[in-house]
Amino acid sequence: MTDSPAVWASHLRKRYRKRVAVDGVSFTVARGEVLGLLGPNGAGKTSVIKMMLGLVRPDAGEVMLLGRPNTDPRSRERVGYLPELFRYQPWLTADEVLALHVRLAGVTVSDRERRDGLGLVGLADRASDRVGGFSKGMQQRLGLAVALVARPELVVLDEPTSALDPLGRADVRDLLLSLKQRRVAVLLNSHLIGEVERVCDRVLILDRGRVAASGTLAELLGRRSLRLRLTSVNDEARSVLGSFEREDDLYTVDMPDDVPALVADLVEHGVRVHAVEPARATLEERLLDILRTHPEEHR
Ligand SMILES: Nc1ncnc2c1ncn2[C@@H]1O[C@H](COP(=O)(O)OP(=O)(O)OP(=O)(O)O)[C@@H](O)[C@H]1O
Repeated sequence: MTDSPAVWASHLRKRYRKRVAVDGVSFTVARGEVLGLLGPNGAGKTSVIKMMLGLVRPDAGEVMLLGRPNTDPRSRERVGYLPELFRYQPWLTADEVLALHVRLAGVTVSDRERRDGLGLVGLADRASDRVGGFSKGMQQRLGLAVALVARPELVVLDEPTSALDPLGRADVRDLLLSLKQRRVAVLLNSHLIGEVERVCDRVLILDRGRVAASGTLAELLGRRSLRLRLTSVNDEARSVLGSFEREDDLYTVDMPDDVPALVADLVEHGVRVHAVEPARATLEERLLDILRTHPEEHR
């Protein structure tokens, strides 16, 4: 069963009254893979997550979690979940909240592991404080500890950093990378595109309930290119550059195998090289492009 993908979701569909929220969404998350879920408000991301976890019944479609149908309660034993909207019992301490979730998960987790779990999210010194007095960001950190405490093989995080400060966000990025190293699969729903770009292996973009695009970052962002600021460019130098796009003294070429060799060649031909930098569309540019310009083409 450890060979089966962490998530296999096929043709999920959900309608709320007349509104189709999710319309034929299929995807997989491999073991040890971080999949980013992106899309505008109301695209259906949370609905997909809830159907996946059996919290909302789909009108159509199937989901396998860690090799078992998600209708089998055992499929969820090794799944950690941080919901988008969460509220813990304000009268419990952080450690009591963790202990409660360990009990609900039916696993054995030592006191030491629970303490380490709180340490991992920066709450080591707040273990015996009541959650009612926690800030939003601290509650979100606790939510992450809850999602991770039962040693899950799949972690589903719905907007895990919306309330976190920049340092907290960086911590979560490190946390995600360490999960990946331990072959834990992660599904990350986040509006923070930079965050998705930094940690995700693959991205699934939803728009109006459908998959607008999906793939690895390399597939979505295309080839890398090189931007050079050049003056005194003669015909010979132009043939050294090969095919290029030009805007004033800014030349863009496909990324060559050997950048120093290209620069040396240009200099040899009398070109003055003022700046050289790699360039590639950011995920944000690509996302906006997909959602704005060609909404139908990618379906
Ligand atoms: N319980 C519900 N009852 C009625 N409509 C719902 C319900 N849950 C979601 N919807 C509708 O389904 C659509 C998708 O909502 P969903 O919450 O899945 O989007 P989302 O991509 O997660 O959005 P956001 O980025 O704003 O969190 C929306 O039009 C929403 O109004």
